[in-house]
Amino acid sequence: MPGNKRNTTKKKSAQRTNRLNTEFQQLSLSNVTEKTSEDDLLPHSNKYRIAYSDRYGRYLLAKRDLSAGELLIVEKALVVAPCASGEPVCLGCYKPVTLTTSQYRCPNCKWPLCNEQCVGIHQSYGHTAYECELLQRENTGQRLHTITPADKIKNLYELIAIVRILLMKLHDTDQYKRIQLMESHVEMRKEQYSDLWQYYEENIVQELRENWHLSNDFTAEEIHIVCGILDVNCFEIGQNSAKARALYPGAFLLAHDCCPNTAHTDDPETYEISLRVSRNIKKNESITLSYAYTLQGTLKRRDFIQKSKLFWCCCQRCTDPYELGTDCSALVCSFCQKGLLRSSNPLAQDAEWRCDKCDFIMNSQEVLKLLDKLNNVLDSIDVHDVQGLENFMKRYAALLGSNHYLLLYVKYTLCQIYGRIEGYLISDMSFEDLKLKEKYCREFLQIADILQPGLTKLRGLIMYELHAPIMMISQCLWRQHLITRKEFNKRLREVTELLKKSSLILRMEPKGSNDYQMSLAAEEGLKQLENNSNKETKNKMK
Ligand SMILES: C[S@@+](CC[C@H](N)C(=O)[O-])C[C@H]1O[C@@H](n2cnc3c(N)ncnc32)[C@H](O)[C@@H]1O
Repeated sequence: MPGNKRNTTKKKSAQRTNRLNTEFQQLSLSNVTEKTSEDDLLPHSNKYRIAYSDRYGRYLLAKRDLSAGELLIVEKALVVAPCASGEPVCLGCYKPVTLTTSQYRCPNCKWPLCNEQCVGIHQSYGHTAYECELLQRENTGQRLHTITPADKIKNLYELIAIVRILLMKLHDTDQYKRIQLMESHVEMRKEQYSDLWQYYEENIVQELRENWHLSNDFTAEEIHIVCGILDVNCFEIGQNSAKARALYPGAFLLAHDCCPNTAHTDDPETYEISLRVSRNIKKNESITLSYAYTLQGTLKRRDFIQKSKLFWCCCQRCTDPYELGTDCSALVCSFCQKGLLRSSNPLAQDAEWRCDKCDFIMNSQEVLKLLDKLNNVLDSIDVHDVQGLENFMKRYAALLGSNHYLLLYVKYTLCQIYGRIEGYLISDMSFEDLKLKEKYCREFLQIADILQPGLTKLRGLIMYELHAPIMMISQCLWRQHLITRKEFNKRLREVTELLKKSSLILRMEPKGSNDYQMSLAAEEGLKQLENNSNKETKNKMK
């Protein structure tokens, strides 16, 4: 694949950024002082310790070498609540609901719930009696069903997490105190982010203190702090169509990196988080996770991190215009149509983008405009619309580098639906379509190997997807005597390897999740392969 072949200049660039990054890490490590008692936040561990640097604040450092797959943290949530995106969900279990009259609603507060048997009713991680009483008192359930603009509905859902934490101040002070140990960046928000501050002041603080009559219980500052804590520390969680956000007592301490060394998953029933080492970590290396979607380009990723977590990421990937060799932000030069455009300085959001073959330059605003436009086009395509997704690939290949993150997203989506939806079931797929699924899976896996290396769910899922077309294609070629026995066996060995790795990775996902189910399917596939091979040996011996 052209985009993945790194020429010497790119290699030099990667080496340069590697060196810079090591120097940066040494610098920040030399600043380390112990500030917080570990016992306040996390139980004692022989795997990590809490360190402090001026740059990261508190963060976790490896106490010893850690191996991929090691479990680091398993803990219960301090609070679980609907996401700030405002999509209507059940207040008990976070599965999608509608705001139509046929939707089941809580008989008291009238907020939609999935049904009267929802497991989250009267649970600390769901719809509690205290919350129900407050929502009922303020008649918010009725309002939710009568207000029209989508942003007002969003505001009401956004308030739930904030209200749940504030109610802890009155009913669960220990839990409230633990949450108060988290960073809110409240001063920075007030002084340097006036738009953000104003948004919360009008939509949350005034709403709760004036319209919800909570001014005697909570000061404006207390509410702003809770808003900040949620923005900075919450995890987006949810399995099997549920979507929620949650705060965890220790996991929030991990520093961010756009190519992290841990992976995490949440239990669909208990919302417990499990954080594992995804690739080997050296003693004294910082333990990191990604606060942003890793399959996004640097310009957008850094912008997201800065707006939500209030810092500019300067990790190795952000520093490198080639994004660790993936080149997943590069655009095709619209002038010479031969070269690729990349940021001349990825750590400066407004740096120009330059072509590597001609003098063409694009300013970063134009790049952002183009990315937003294409993103909107992509958003308008249904994720099951094979034709629509394929057309997007064809249409925008002239603008986007072959590994561009928007194309990667399309490839990933296609890999998942080829073989699964009507008209594209694996047994009905044409040889060409099977080849295409194999190609996209391989291309995607090459990038995932760099951006989410090691034991990560993304790799596990795509390896599972990849095994099927290789198997089908090999059988077809073998039946038609187009490949030798040796070649067929080689391909079977690859299929076996893929299934083994995929099952190893996905077995770490919580039981009851779709991903765990896939690990079982991978194991089943392995058994079948073994049975077939045993049968063949027996036949040969006859
Ligand atoms: C979820 S908190 C992590 C814990 C936090 N350091 C503390 O002391 O509470 C996220 C905050 O940590 C800091 N941080 C985390 N990763 C960072 C990074 N890679 N570069 C700079 N600051 C980082 C930022 O202040 C960010 O808003």
